[in-house]
Amino acid sequence: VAEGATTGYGYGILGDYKTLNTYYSNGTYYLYDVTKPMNGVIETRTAQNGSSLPGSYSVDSNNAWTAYSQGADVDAHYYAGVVYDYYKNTHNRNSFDNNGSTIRSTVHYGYQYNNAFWNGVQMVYGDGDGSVFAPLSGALDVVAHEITHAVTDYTAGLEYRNQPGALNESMSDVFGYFVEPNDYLLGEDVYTPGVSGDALRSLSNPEAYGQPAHMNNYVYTSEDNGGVHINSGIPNKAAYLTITSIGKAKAEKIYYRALTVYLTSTSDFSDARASLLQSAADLYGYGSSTYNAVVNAWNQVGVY
Ligand SMILES: Cc1cc(C(=O)NCC(F)(F)F)no1
Ligand SMILES: [Ca+2]
Ligand SMILES: [Zn+2]
Repeated sequence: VAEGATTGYGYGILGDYKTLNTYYSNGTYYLYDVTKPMNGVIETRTAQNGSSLPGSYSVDSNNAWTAYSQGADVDAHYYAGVVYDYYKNTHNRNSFDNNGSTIRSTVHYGYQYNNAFWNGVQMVYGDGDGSVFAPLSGALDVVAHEITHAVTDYTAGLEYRNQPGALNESMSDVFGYFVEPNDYLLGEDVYTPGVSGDALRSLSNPEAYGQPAHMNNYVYTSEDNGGVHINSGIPNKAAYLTITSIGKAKAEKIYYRALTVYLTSTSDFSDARASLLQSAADLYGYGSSTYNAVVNAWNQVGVY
């Protein structure tokens, strides 16, 4: 009859076994994780292929979340926990607002919806059409990308258009790497399930997916809020060059400090260079090898 925190298990969309922090109440198990510090809650819901949010809690009768249709729910819930832990353990940030706000995800949004987004309040994931995308919560870097949009909104507040918007997108891709550092690709686990080796974007080789990697090739367009998903290739390349020269541990400290201390809603690429240099100076010293590596990275992408 007890009510409270339980541990379940299930399979993600790729058939991978994972344990889950769930909640039991009155004969039903919920994807509701109460294990995080300072009452930070993680909850996962389903839109049941409709488009009304937040939808109803994902529930199960026996805490074994093993149905194919539950894979997206399992992954959204588990990966949100991984991203929570990353920000808390690496940057001592308690949820996206640093105040323990509930991380709410809704899966099975829309019909064969090939995207995922942060709507200002929560994460939303489509199931994909099975050709372009598998269910999008099945990629840890995608989940980290979306939750980082929330972090950005509560910190720098980068406007979602033109250069600030491309920086906003880049921060989400870069922290997607920091959370899932096994490759420089984004979305590879859910992008084109029938094709191996490809991805939505690449930090190391933005051009491979039609993105510029140098300011000379900045795309001036009115599409996609001024090409925010295209022009992110330029700061993404600078991040890749920085990471490969100073290492992940230093890079993530510099990026987190720039995002939370120096960047503002209208920061452009040049402001990003300055913010990262200031952060490198603060943490590792003006003129240090770390500082100079950041100078070189942004020089190589033509941003001064
Ligand atoms: C073009 C285009 C790219 C994206 C994108 O990045 N979506 C977030 C992700 F998590 F699904 F990747 N949306 O429109
Ligand atoms: Ca990846
Ligand atoms: Zn994004």
